[in-house]
Amino acid sequence: MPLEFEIAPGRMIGGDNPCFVIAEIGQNHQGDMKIAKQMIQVAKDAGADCAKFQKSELEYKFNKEALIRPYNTPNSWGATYGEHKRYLEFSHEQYYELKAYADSIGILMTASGMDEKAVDFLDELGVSFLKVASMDTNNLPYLTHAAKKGRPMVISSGMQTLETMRKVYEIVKPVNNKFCILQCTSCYPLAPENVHLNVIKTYLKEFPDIPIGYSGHEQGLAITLGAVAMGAKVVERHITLDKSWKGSDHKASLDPRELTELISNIRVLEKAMGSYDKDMRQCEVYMYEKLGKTVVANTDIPAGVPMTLDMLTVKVAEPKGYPPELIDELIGKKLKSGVDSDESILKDNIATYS
Ligand SMILES: CC(=O)N[C@H](C=O)[C@@H](O)[C@H](O)[C@H](O)COP(=O)(O)O
Ligand SMILES: C=C(OP(=O)(O)O)C(=O)O
Repeated sequence: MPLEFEIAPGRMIGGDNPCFVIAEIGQNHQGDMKIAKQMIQVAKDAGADCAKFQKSELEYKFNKEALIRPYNTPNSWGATYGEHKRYLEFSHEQYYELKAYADSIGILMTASGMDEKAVDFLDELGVSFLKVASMDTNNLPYLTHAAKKGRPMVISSGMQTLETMRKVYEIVKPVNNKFCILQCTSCYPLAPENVHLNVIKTYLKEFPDIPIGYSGHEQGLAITLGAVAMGAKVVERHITLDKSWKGSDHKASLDPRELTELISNIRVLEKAMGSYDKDMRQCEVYMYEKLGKTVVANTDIPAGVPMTLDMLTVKVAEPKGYPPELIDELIGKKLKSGVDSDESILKDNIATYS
């Protein structure tokens, strides 16, 4: 199976393709369409590949008791959790408007469909790929339902175990092979010791034929850049217009300047990843010529005398001569013509040098 696939028309992910960056607006729009559009623009301006929302059909995502439970926190937009979520939920018409806006400015837009009805709606809306949010990753009927839409899938893995992720892979793979898995820890904000970037290595080993990515809820840029250096091919971060705003996710979000910086640093990092082979690079030749060291005589060495290590030393020398990493091979060999102390040992002056 190929390690790459087309997540949106003309945009491949995985393999050597650039890391796909999802700017997660989530519910940081405060229920306000104007802010939501501004945030799509921020994602576009920063160079993100996609702006993302969270779509729920509340009666399908929550049971009645969950909707009427009191939600009395500084981040709540209603007395019950249902009222709070309803306040933050955009209607279908508003989603069409947001999608048209994203299309008009030239950025992909999608959402995590947080229940099967929401997935049906996103499919109708024509998003290019479906995001599976962490709390649906172990929702096996949902996974099959979403996979059957035939759209590429980005599946997050907060709150899950490796055993569950193996199951997810086995369920999705035969139905829809265009999917990737993101390492994620569902804490807001996420402390560094809870990130576990090494899970990316575990996933790369466990699931070698799909792209692996990272969905981060930490503060700052370093950890996400580390994830990219470890092989994350999709990265998702929350964004906000103001970290001090009311809402559960603002503090774990990037502001527009940070998002721009993250993406430009990802692009630098990608250039820097380079080859798996270690070799002297063309750009190092100048330095090698100037300061690369050479074997030189530590004493006068007459022709025909077998050399010992104490007759040799290593210096920056003119002319450049025998490479120091092969100094052991000179032991016991003879020179064709004698050299004075401090002179370079040249390869073609070694009697038995082949
Ligand atoms: C696990 C999950 O859904 N996580 C989402 C994505 O990261 C979050 O944005 C939540 O929707 C948000 O933290 C919920 O906050 P409240 O409960 O205040 O609406
Ligand atoms: C909860 C979400 O993301 P994650 O699981 O990656 O944190 C989401 O996409 O709505």
